[in-house]
Amino acid sequence: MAINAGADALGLVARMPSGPGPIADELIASIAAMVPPPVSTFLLTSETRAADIADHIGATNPTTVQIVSHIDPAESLRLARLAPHVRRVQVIHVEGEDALDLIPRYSPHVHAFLLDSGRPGAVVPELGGTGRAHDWAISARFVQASKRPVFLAGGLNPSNVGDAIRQVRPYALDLCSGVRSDGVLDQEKLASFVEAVRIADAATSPT
Ligand SMILES: O=C(O)c1ccccc1N[C@@H]1O[C@H](COP(=O)(O)O)[C@@H](O)[C@H]1O
Repeated sequence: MAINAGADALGLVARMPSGPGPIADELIASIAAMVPPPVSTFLLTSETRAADIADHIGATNPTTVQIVSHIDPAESLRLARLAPHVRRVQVIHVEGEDALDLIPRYSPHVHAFLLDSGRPGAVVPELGGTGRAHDWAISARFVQASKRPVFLAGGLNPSNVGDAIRQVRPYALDLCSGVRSDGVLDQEKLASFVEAVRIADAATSPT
């Protein structure tokens, strides 16, 4: 459904401490194997050590790994050496201006950033899929400061995505809760979201 609606990538959520979307690694591997080549497959991993992330990649074979924890940048460097064939996207949970300090720590080792609204330090860590937006003013500053492409995520839905694009000007968008009903992907919400993105894109793209 997401590919038919025009998605460029599918997020495949592996085991997580919380959130609505985890599926088994075996299912992730079989989806990654059948997705047509123009569409990217993003493995969302909560692993934090390079060796464990590389094993997770090996078990599932995605085109891209989305690292949803703020891992030690030394592990980020190690992963770049262990898995140079896979695109690496580092998630930054925007809880305040400190998020900007993380740009130079990860930039040398990753292909892109993804800004989300988790609370990694919560008693039960939230690493995404929260349905909450964060402070887009900080995200806009992050986009301006980063030499790497920046995805925006966190509470995006058909009603707010136009404002998000206008304020933040991200490279791309990622979402989960905002296009689901009763936990399942909702075709109407998906179509409304894609249409809202198309309108905002047309209004903000240089002519
Ligand atoms: O969807 C999940 O269950 C999930 C769990 C843990 C980490 C990430 C998860 N999903 C990703 O979270 C963001 C934003 O989600 P939402 O739109 O705020 O619900 C998105 O990148 C999902 O792929």
